[in-house]
Amino acid sequence: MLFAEDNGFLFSPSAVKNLYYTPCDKNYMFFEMAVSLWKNLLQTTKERILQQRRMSLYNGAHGYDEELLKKKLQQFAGGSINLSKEDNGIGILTLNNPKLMNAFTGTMMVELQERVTELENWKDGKGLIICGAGNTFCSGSDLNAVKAISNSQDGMNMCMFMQNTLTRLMRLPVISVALVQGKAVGGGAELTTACDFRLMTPGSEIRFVHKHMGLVPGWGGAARLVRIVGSGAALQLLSGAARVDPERALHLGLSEETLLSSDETRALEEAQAWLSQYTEGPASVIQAVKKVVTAGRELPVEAALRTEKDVFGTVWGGPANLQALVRRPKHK
Ligand SMILES: CC[C@H](C(=O)O)C(=O)SCCNC(=O)CCNC(=O)[C@H](O)C(C)(C)COP(=O)(O)OP(=O)(O)OC[C@H]1O[C@@H](n2cnc3c(N)ncnc32)[C@H](O)[C@@H]1OP(=O)(O)O
Repeated sequence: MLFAEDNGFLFSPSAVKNLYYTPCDKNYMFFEMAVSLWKNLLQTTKERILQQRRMSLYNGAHGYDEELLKKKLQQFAGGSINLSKEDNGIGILTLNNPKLMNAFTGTMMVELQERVTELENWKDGKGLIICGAGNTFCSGSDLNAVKAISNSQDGMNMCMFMQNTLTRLMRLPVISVALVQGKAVGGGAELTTACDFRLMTPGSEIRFVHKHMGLVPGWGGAARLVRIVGSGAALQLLSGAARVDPERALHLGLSEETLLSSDETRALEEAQAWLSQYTEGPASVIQAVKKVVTAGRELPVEAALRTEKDVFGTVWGGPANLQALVRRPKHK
Protein backbone atom coordinates (compact mmCIF):
# COMPACT_ATOMS: atom_id res chain seq x y z
CA MET A 1 0.00 0.00 0.00
CA LEU A 2 1.45 3.38 -0.94
CA PHE A 3 0.52 6.74 0.58
CA ALA A 4 0.39 9.57 -1.95
CA GLU A 5 1.38 12.96 -0.55
CA ASP A 6 -0.63 15.95 -1.84
CA ASN A 7 2.33 16.86 -4.07
CA GLY A 8 2.42 13.28 -5.38
CA PHE A 9 5.34 12.23 -3.16
CA LEU A 10 4.76 8.56 -2.23
CA PHE A 11 5.11 7.10 1.26
CA SER A 12 4.99 3.37 1.98
CA PRO A 13 4.57 1.87 5.46
CA SER A 14 8.21 0.81 5.25
CA ALA A 15 9.24 4.34 4.19
CA VAL A 16 7.49 5.74 7.23
CA LYS A 17 8.95 2.95 9.38
CA ASN A 18 12.48 3.59 8.11
CA LEU A 19 12.08 7.29 8.81
CA TYR A 20 12.07 6.44 12.48
CA TYR A 21 13.23 2.88 13.19
CA THR A 22 15.96 0.35 12.33
CA PRO A 23 15.30 -3.46 12.35
CA CYS A 24 17.26 -3.92 15.58
CA ASP A 25 15.36 -1.09 17.22
CA LYS A 26 12.84 -2.48 19.76
CA ASN A 27 10.40 0.15 18.57
CA TYR A 28 10.56 -1.54 15.18
CA MET A 29 8.62 -4.51 16.63
CA PHE A 30 6.18 -2.10 18.26
CA PHE A 31 5.59 -0.31 14.96
CA GLU A 32 5.07 -3.64 13.15
CA MET A 33 2.53 -4.68 15.79
CA ALA A 34 0.79 -1.28 15.62
CA VAL A 35 0.49 -1.48 11.82
CA SER A 36 -0.95 -5.02 11.86
CA LEU A 37 -3.32 -4.14 14.72
CA TRP A 38 -4.42 -1.08 12.73
CA LYS A 39 -5.06 -3.16 9.63
CA ASN A 40 -7.19 -5.71 11.55
CA LEU A 41 -9.15 -2.97 13.31
CA LEU A 42 -9.65 -1.18 10.00
CA GLN A 43 -11.07 -4.27 8.35
CA THR A 44 -13.51 -5.22 11.13
CA THR A 45 -14.66 -1.63 11.64
CA LYS A 46 -15.22 -1.04 7.94
CA GLU A 47 -17.25 -4.24 7.70
CA ARG A 48 -19.39 -3.23 10.69
CA ILE A 49 -20.02 0.29 9.39
CA LEU A 50 -20.76 -1.01 5.89
CA GLN A 51 -23.22 -3.54 7.31
CA GLN A 52 -24.96 -0.87 9.38
CA ARG A 53 -25.26 1.39 6.35
CA ARG A 54 -26.64 -1.32 4.07
CA MET A 55 -29.30 -2.52 6.53
CA SER A 56 -32.57 -1.57 4.84
CA LEU A 57 -35.39 0.23 6.59
CA TYR A 58 -37.96 -2.27 5.31
CA ASN A 59 -37.68 -6.03 4.71
CA GLY A 60 -39.81 -9.18 4.67
CA ALA A 61 -40.87 -8.54 8.26
CA HIS A 62 -42.78 -5.52 6.95
CA GLY A 63 -44.46 -7.58 4.21
CA TYR A 64 -42.01 -6.03 1.76
CA ASP A 65 -40.90 -8.24 -1.15
CA GLU A 66 -38.28 -6.16 -2.97
CA GLU A 67 -37.64 -8.55 -5.86
CA LEU A 68 -41.36 -8.86 -6.60
CA LEU A 69 -41.76 -5.07 -6.49
CA LYS A 70 -38.76 -4.50 -8.78
CA LYS A 71 -40.36 -6.81 -11.37
CA LYS A 72 -43.56 -4.73 -11.19
CA LEU A 73 -41.67 -1.42 -11.40
CA GLN A 74 -39.79 -2.61 -14.46
CA GLN A 75 -43.07 -2.82 -16.35
CA PHE A 76 -43.07 1.01 -16.35
CA ALA A 77 -40.15 1.78 -18.64
CA GLY A 78 -38.62 5.03 -19.82
CA GLY A 79 -35.78 7.36 -19.00
CA SER A 80 -32.59 6.44 -17.14
CA ILE A 81 -30.40 7.31 -14.16
CA ASN A 82 -26.87 8.02 -15.37
CA LEU A 83 -23.80 8.14 -13.13
CA SER A 84 -20.44 9.60 -14.10
CA LYS A 85 -17.66 9.03 -11.51
CA GLU A 86 -15.08 11.78 -12.06
CA ASP A 87 -11.34 11.46 -11.30
CA ASN A 88 -11.65 14.16 -8.64
CA GLY A 89 -13.91 11.88 -6.59
CA ILE A 90 -17.11 13.78 -7.40
CA GLY A 91 -19.90 11.75 -9.03
CA ILE A 92 -22.56 13.32 -11.26
CA LEU A 93 -25.89 11.49 -11.09
CA THR A 94 -28.31 12.63 -13.79
CA LEU A 95 -32.08 12.01 -13.76
CA ASN A 96 -32.67 11.54 -17.46
CA ASN A 97 -36.29 11.68 -18.61
CA PRO A 98 -36.55 15.24 -19.97
CA LYS A 99 -39.70 14.60 -22.00
CA LEU A 100 -41.55 14.14 -18.71
CA MET A 101 -39.63 16.77 -16.70
CA ASN A 102 -37.44 13.90 -15.39
CA ALA A 103 -40.41 12.18 -13.72
CA PHE A 104 -39.44 8.84 -12.19
CA THR A 105 -40.63 5.86 -14.23
CA GLY A 106 -40.53 2.41 -12.63
CA THR A 107 -37.26 1.51 -14.36
CA MET A 108 -35.69 4.79 -13.14
CA MET A 109 -36.57 3.89 -9.55
CA VAL A 110 -34.82 0.54 -9.99
CA GLU A 111 -31.84 2.20 -11.69
CA LEU A 112 -31.55 4.73 -8.86
CA GLN A 113 -31.14 1.83 -6.42
CA GLU A 114 -28.48 0.29 -8.69
CA ARG A 115 -26.53 3.60 -8.83
CA VAL A 116 -26.72 3.96 -5.03
CA THR A 117 -25.23 0.46 -4.65
CA GLU A 118 -22.46 1.50 -7.08
CA LEU A 119 -21.78 4.61 -5.01
CA GLU A 120 -21.69 2.60 -1.76
CA ASN A 121 -18.81 0.63 -3.30
CA TRP A 122 -16.94 3.62 -4.78
CA LYS A 123 -13.68 3.56 -2.79
CA ASP A 124 -12.48 6.92 -4.24
CA GLY A 125 -15.84 8.68 -3.89
CA LYS A 126 -15.88 12.01 -2.04
CA GLY A 127 -18.81 14.00 -3.42
CA LEU A 128 -22.02 13.61 -5.44
CA ILE A 129 -24.08 16.07 -7.47
CA ILE A 130 -27.63 15.03 -8.41
CA CYS A 131 -29.12 16.97 -11.31
CA GLY A 132 -31.80 16.61 -13.98
CA ALA A 133 -31.51 16.56 -17.76
CA GLY A 134 -33.00 19.38 -19.85
CA ASN A 135 -32.24 22.09 -17.28
CA THR A 136 -34.89 20.95 -14.84
CA PHE A 137 -34.63 18.73 -11.74
CA CYS A 138 -37.50 16.23 -11.33
CA SER A 139 -41.30 16.25 -11.24
CA GLY A 140 -41.75 13.27 -8.95
CA SER A 141 -43.27 9.94 -9.90
CA ASP A 142 -44.36 9.40 -13.50
CA LEU A 143 -48.10 9.97 -13.17
CA ASN A 144 -48.74 7.38 -15.89
CA ALA A 145 -47.08 4.77 -13.68
CA VAL A 146 -48.72 6.12 -10.52
CA LYS A 147 -52.17 5.56 -12.04
CA ALA A 148 -51.31 1.92 -12.73
CA ILE A 149 -50.07 1.23 -9.20
CA SER A 150 -52.64 3.27 -7.36
CA ASN A 151 -53.88 0.36 -5.23
CA SER A 152 -52.83 0.60 -1.59
CA GLN A 153 -50.42 -2.36 -1.46
CA ASP A 154 -48.53 -1.35 -4.62
CA GLY A 155 -48.40 2.24 -3.43
CA MET A 156 -47.01 1.20 -0.05
CA ASN A 157 -44.46 -1.09 -1.71
CA MET A 158 -43.26 1.72 -3.99
CA CYS A 159 -43.07 3.99 -0.96
CA MET A 160 -40.95 1.44 0.98
CA PHE A 161 -38.70 0.89 -2.05
CA MET A 162 -38.02 4.62 -2.46
CA GLN A 163 -37.59 5.15 1.29
CA ASN A 164 -35.03 2.31 1.40
CA THR A 165 -33.19 3.75 -1.59
CA LEU A 166 -33.24 7.42 -0.50
CA THR A 167 -32.16 6.49 3.04
CA ARG A 168 -29.16 4.67 1.60
CA LEU A 169 -28.50 7.67 -0.67
CA MET A 170 -28.63 10.00 2.34
CA ARG A 171 -26.15 7.78 4.23
CA LEU A 172 -23.63 7.47 1.39
CA PRO A 173 -20.13 8.32 2.70
CA VAL A 174 -19.87 11.20 0.22
CA ILE A 175 -20.95 14.85 0.47
CA SER A 176 -24.09 15.10 -1.67
CA VAL A 177 -25.66 18.11 -3.40
CA ALA A 178 -28.99 18.43 -5.21
CA LEU A 179 -28.48 20.90 -8.07
CA VAL A 180 -31.99 22.32 -8.43
CA GLN A 181 -32.66 23.82 -11.85
CA GLY A 182 -36.20 24.44 -13.12
CA LYS A 183 -38.66 22.42 -11.03
CA ALA A 184 -38.22 19.97 -8.14
CA VAL A 185 -41.83 18.90 -7.57
CA GLY A 186 -43.50 16.17 -5.49
CA GLY A 187 -41.12 13.23 -5.20
CA GLY A 188 -38.53 15.47 -6.89
CA ALA A 189 -38.74 17.87 -3.94
CA GLU A 190 -38.40 14.87 -1.61
CA LEU A 191 -35.30 13.70 -3.46
CA THR A 192 -33.57 17.05 -2.78
CA THR A 193 -34.01 16.47 0.98
CA ALA A 194 -32.07 13.18 0.76
CA CYS A 195 -28.95 15.19 -0.16
CA ASP A 196 -26.69 16.92 2.37
CA PHE A 197 -27.06 20.24 0.55
CA ARG A 198 -29.19 21.94 -2.10
CA LEU A 199 -27.98 24.56 -4.57
CA MET A 200 -30.59 26.39 -6.65
CA THR A 201 -30.34 28.29 -9.93
CA PRO A 202 -32.16 31.61 -10.49
CA GLY A 203 -35.86 30.99 -11.24
CA SER A 204 -35.83 27.40 -9.96
CA GLU A 205 -38.45 26.08 -7.54
CA ILE A 206 -38.87 23.36 -4.92
CA ARG A 207 -42.50 22.48 -4.32
CA PHE A 208 -44.10 19.74 -2.21
CA VAL A 209 -47.35 19.43 -4.23
CA HIS A 210 -48.51 16.26 -2.46
CA LYS A 211 -51.53 17.93 -0.81
CA HIS A 212 -52.89 18.81 -4.25
CA MET A 213 -52.60 15.09 -5.13
CA GLY A 214 -54.53 14.13 -2.00
CA LEU A 215 -51.28 12.79 -0.58
CA VAL A 216 -48.49 13.38 1.88
CA PRO A 217 -44.81 12.73 1.01
CA GLY A 218 -44.11 8.99 0.83
CA TRP A 219 -40.42 8.86 -0.10
CA GLY A 220 -39.30 10.12 3.34
CA GLY A 221 -39.47 13.78 2.34
CA ALA A 222 -41.55 14.89 5.33
CA ALA A 223 -39.27 13.26 7.93
CA ARG A 224 -36.19 14.80 6.32
CA LEU A 225 -37.79 18.23 5.68
CA VAL A 226 -38.65 18.59 9.39
CA ARG A 227 -35.00 17.95 10.25
CA ILE A 228 -33.80 20.47 7.66
CA VAL A 229 -36.14 23.45 8.17
CA GLY A 230 -37.91 22.63 11.44
CA SER A 231 -41.45 21.37 12.01
CA GLY A 232 -43.14 24.77 11.71
CA ALA A 233 -41.70 25.61 8.31
CA ALA A 234 -42.18 22.00 7.15
CA LEU A 235 -45.85 22.17 8.12
CA GLN A 236 -46.29 25.39 6.15
CA LEU A 237 -44.51 24.03 3.05
CA LEU A 238 -46.54 20.79 3.07
CA SER A 239 -49.96 22.15 4.05
CA GLY A 240 -49.58 25.11 1.73
CA ALA A 241 -47.96 23.16 -1.14
CA ALA A 242 -45.89 26.35 -1.27
CA ARG A 243 -43.63 27.30 -4.15
CA VAL A 244 -40.14 27.71 -2.63
CA ASP A 245 -37.99 29.98 -4.78
CA PRO A 246 -34.21 30.34 -4.20
CA GLU A 247 -34.64 33.36 -1.92
CA ARG A 248 -37.20 31.66 0.34
CA ALA A 249 -35.13 28.45 0.33
CA LEU A 250 -32.06 30.38 1.55
CA HIS A 251 -34.15 32.01 4.25
CA LEU A 252 -35.48 28.62 5.40
CA GLY A 253 -32.06 26.95 5.33
CA LEU A 254 -33.37 24.61 2.63
CA SER A 255 -30.77 25.85 0.13
CA GLU A 256 -27.10 26.67 0.74
CA GLU A 257 -26.60 29.07 -2.15
CA THR A 258 -28.30 30.55 -5.21
CA LEU A 259 -25.98 29.99 -8.17
CA LEU A 260 -25.21 32.80 -10.60
CA SER A 261 -26.16 31.03 -13.82
CA SER A 262 -29.35 29.26 -14.87
CA ASP A 263 -27.51 27.86 -17.87
CA GLU A 264 -27.35 24.04 -17.52
CA THR A 265 -23.60 23.69 -18.19
CA ARG A 266 -22.45 26.70 -16.22
CA ALA A 267 -24.69 25.82 -13.26
CA LEU A 268 -23.08 22.36 -13.07
CA GLU A 269 -19.61 23.93 -13.20
CA GLU A 270 -20.59 26.27 -10.36
CA ALA A 271 -21.95 23.35 -8.33
CA GLN A 272 -18.75 21.35 -8.88
CA ALA A 273 -16.65 24.34 -7.75
CA TRP A 274 -18.85 24.80 -4.67
CA LEU A 275 -18.62 21.12 -3.68
CA SER A 276 -14.90 20.80 -4.36
CA GLN A 277 -14.15 23.23 -1.52
CA TYR A 278 -15.33 20.46 0.84
CA THR A 279 -13.90 17.41 -0.95
CA GLU A 280 -10.22 18.39 -0.99
CA GLY A 281 -8.11 15.63 0.62
CA PRO A 282 -7.97 11.81 0.72
CA ALA A 283 -11.25 9.98 0.03
CA SER A 284 -10.77 7.93 3.22
CA VAL A 285 -10.82 11.10 5.33
CA ILE A 286 -13.72 12.78 3.50
CA GLN A 287 -15.73 9.56 3.81
CA ALA A 288 -14.90 9.35 7.52
CA VAL A 289 -16.07 12.96 8.01
CA LYS A 290 -19.44 12.18 6.39
CA LYS A 291 -19.81 9.00 8.47
CA VAL A 292 -19.30 10.77 11.81
CA VAL A 293 -21.71 13.56 10.83
CA THR A 294 -24.31 10.99 9.71
CA ALA A 295 -23.94 9.26 13.08
CA GLY A 296 -24.32 12.57 14.93
CA ARG A 297 -27.36 13.46 12.83
CA GLU A 298 -29.20 10.16 13.14
CA LEU A 299 -28.13 8.29 16.29
CA PRO A 300 -28.78 8.80 20.01
CA VAL A 301 -25.71 10.53 21.50
CA GLU A 302 -24.04 7.46 23.08
CA ALA A 303 -24.41 5.41 19.88
CA ALA A 304 -23.12 8.38 17.89
CA LEU A 305 -20.08 8.60 20.18
CA ARG A 306 -19.36 4.88 19.76
CA THR A 307 -19.65 5.18 15.97
CA GLU A 308 -17.36 8.20 16.06
CA LYS A 309 -14.82 6.13 18.00
CA ASP A 310 -15.11 3.32 15.44
CA VAL A 311 -14.66 5.71 12.51
CA PHE A 312 -11.77 7.47 14.31
CA GLY A 313 -10.11 4.03 14.54
CA THR A 314 -10.21 3.67 10.76
CA VAL A 315 -8.22 6.89 10.19
CA TRP A 316 -6.00 7.07 13.29
CA GLY A 317 -2.55 5.86 12.20
CA GLY A 318 -3.84 5.63 8.64
CA PRO A 319 -1.97 6.88 5.56
CA ALA A 320 -3.22 10.48 5.74
CA ASN A 321 -2.56 10.68 9.50
CA LEU A 322 0.96 9.24 9.20
CA GLN A 323 1.78 11.58 6.35
CA ALA A 324 0.55 14.58 8.34
CA LEU A 325 2.76 13.50 11.26
CA VAL A 326 5.71 13.54 8.91
CA ARG A 327 4.69 16.81 7.22
CA ARG A 328 3.65 18.62 10.47
CA PRO A 329 1.36 21.15 8.63
CA LYS A 330 0.96 24.61 10.21
CA HIS A 331 -2.75 25.51 10.38
CA LYS A 332 -2.27 29.26 10.02
C1 LIG B 1 -44.45 10.32 -3.30
C2 LIG B 1 -44.21 11.04 -4.58
C3 LIG B 1 -45.52 11.29 -5.28
C4 LIG B 1 -46.12 9.99 -5.65
O1 LIG B 1 -45.39 9.11 -6.12
O2 LIG B 1 -47.34 9.88 -5.54
C5 LIG B 1 -45.34 12.11 -6.52
O3 LIG B 1 -44.27 12.56 -6.85
S1 LIG B 1 -46.76 12.30 -7.45
C6 LIG B 1 -46.23 13.29 -8.83
C7 LIG B 1 -46.12 14.69 -8.39
N1 LIG B 1 -45.75 15.50 -9.51
C8 LIG B 1 -46.62 16.24 -10.20
O4 LIG B 1 -47.79 16.23 -9.94
C9 LIG B 1 -46.01 17.10 -11.24
C10 LIG B 1 -46.91 17.19 -12.47
N2 LIG B 1 -46.30 18.08 -13.43
C11 LIG B 1 -46.39 19.43 -13.30
O5 LIG B 1 -46.94 19.99 -12.38
C12 LIG B 1 -45.73 20.23 -14.40
O6 LIG B 1 -45.38 19.35 -15.44
C13 LIG B 1 -44.44 20.92 -13.93
C14 LIG B 1 -44.79 22.04 -12.96
C15 LIG B 1 -43.51 19.93 -13.27
C16 LIG B 1 -43.76 21.52 -15.17
O7 LIG B 1 -44.70 22.29 -15.88
P1 LIG B 1 -44.33 22.80 -17.35
O8 LIG B 1 -45.49 23.57 -17.84
O9 LIG B 1 -42.98 23.41 -17.33
O10 LIG B 1 -44.20 21.47 -18.22
P2 LIG B 1 -45.40 20.53 -18.69
O11 LIG B 1 -46.42 20.44 -17.63
O12 LIG B 1 -45.84 20.92 -20.06
O13 LIG B 1 -44.65 19.13 -18.76
C17 LIG B 1 -43.95 18.72 -19.90
C18 LIG B 1 -44.39 17.29 -20.17
O14 LIG B 1 -44.00 16.47 -19.05
C19 LIG B 1 -45.12 15.77 -18.57
N3 LIG B 1 -44.96 15.59 -17.12
C20 LIG B 1 -44.54 16.49 -16.24
N4 LIG B 1 -44.50 15.97 -15.00
C21 LIG B 1 -44.92 14.68 -15.12
C22 LIG B 1 -45.09 13.61 -14.20
N5 LIG B 1 -44.82 13.72 -12.89
N6 LIG B 1 -45.56 12.44 -14.68
C23 LIG B 1 -45.84 12.29 -16.01
N7 LIG B 1 -45.67 13.25 -16.95
C24 LIG B 1 -45.22 14.44 -16.48
C25 LIG B 1 -46.29 16.67 -18.90
O15 LIG B 1 -47.46 15.91 -18.89
C26 LIG B 1 -45.90 17.13 -20.27
O16 LIG B 1 -46.13 16.10 -21.17
P3 LIG B 1 -47.11 16.36 -22.39
O17 LIG B 1 -47.17 15.07 -23.12
O18 LIG B 1 -46.47 17.47 -23.18
O19 LIG B 1 -48.42 16.76 -21.78
